[in-house]
Amino acid sequence: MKMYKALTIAGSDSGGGAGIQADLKTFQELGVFGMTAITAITAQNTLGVQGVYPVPIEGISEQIDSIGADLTPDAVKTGMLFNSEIIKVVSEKIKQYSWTNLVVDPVMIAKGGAPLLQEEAIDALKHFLLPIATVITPNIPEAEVLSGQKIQSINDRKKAAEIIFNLGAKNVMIKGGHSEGEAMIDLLFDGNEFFQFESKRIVTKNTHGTGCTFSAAITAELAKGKNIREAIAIAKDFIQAAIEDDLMIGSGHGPTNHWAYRRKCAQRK
Ligand SMILES: Nc1ncnc2c1ncn2[C@@H]1O[C@H](COP(=O)(O)OP(=O)(O)O)[C@@H](O)[C@H]1O
Ligand SMILES: Cc1ncc(COP(=O)(O)O)c(N)n1
Repeated sequence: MKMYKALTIAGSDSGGGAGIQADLKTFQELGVFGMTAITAITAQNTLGVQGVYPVPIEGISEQIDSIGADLTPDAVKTGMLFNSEIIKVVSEKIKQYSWTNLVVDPVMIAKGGAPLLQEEAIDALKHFLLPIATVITPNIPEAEVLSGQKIQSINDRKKAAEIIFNLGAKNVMIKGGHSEGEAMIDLLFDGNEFFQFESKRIVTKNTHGTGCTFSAAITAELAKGKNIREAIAIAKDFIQAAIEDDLMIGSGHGPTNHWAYRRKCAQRK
């Protein structure tokens, strides 16, 4: 049996809802073998982030080298990268191993407001990581930072997507979680056309790790050989199920339910 492999280079969330933990659960549910290079350890739960401990730079490059020496991934995603030094080493290593299918989730701020990327790192993100990204998946505030544009309407999102595309990412997916209205629209720009992925907005406070889960699902599907539009369509279906069928864990912003998609697929049969 051919086993596809995906690597996540991201931060650890002790609460299990976001970061590396969300990525691995998503890879597993989508039938892809998950591997990790941890960039930072966070002490975190559904109430917020209590501490951030970046992994020493040698420890990050060595984790990536261990994978590069033995286990070539079919797709790679980046999540929390915390500072410019980490961004530089991660992009150098991805280039060194010529890994393709790179999903960049430009994680900047946790739902509770804690910074997961230092401000000094924004330039490094634009300069080193965007040019090698197959797709970048900012939420609206992240797209505002990357494009320098205020985003209110879908047209504003389109303009921001064009600006971010011109920074070098092959595809730009601006997510709609931070917008308003009944429809939840995620917007993709591939350099030629815009595509909208639409679902019904679910009213819930349990959205911890939605961005991580969504980008991990895109990564898993790219690893299996899907094209970007197919991968996003499945990821959207996956995250919708995971938010809809929530778990009610913790007393703050609870995690999504990574098992829900499996159940949704079984019910469709
Ligand atoms: N309340 C919601 N109902 C349905 N889908 C949602 C909801 N909130 C977020 N999503 C979906 O979750 C994914 C992550 O979006 P978003 O919350 O914007 O990212 P982030 O976690 O990076 O802030 C997107 O596909 C978005 O459409
Ligand atoms: C370690 C880590 N990485 C990323 C996020 C962002 O989570 P979200 O997917 O809710 O934006 C997080 N809270 N913690």
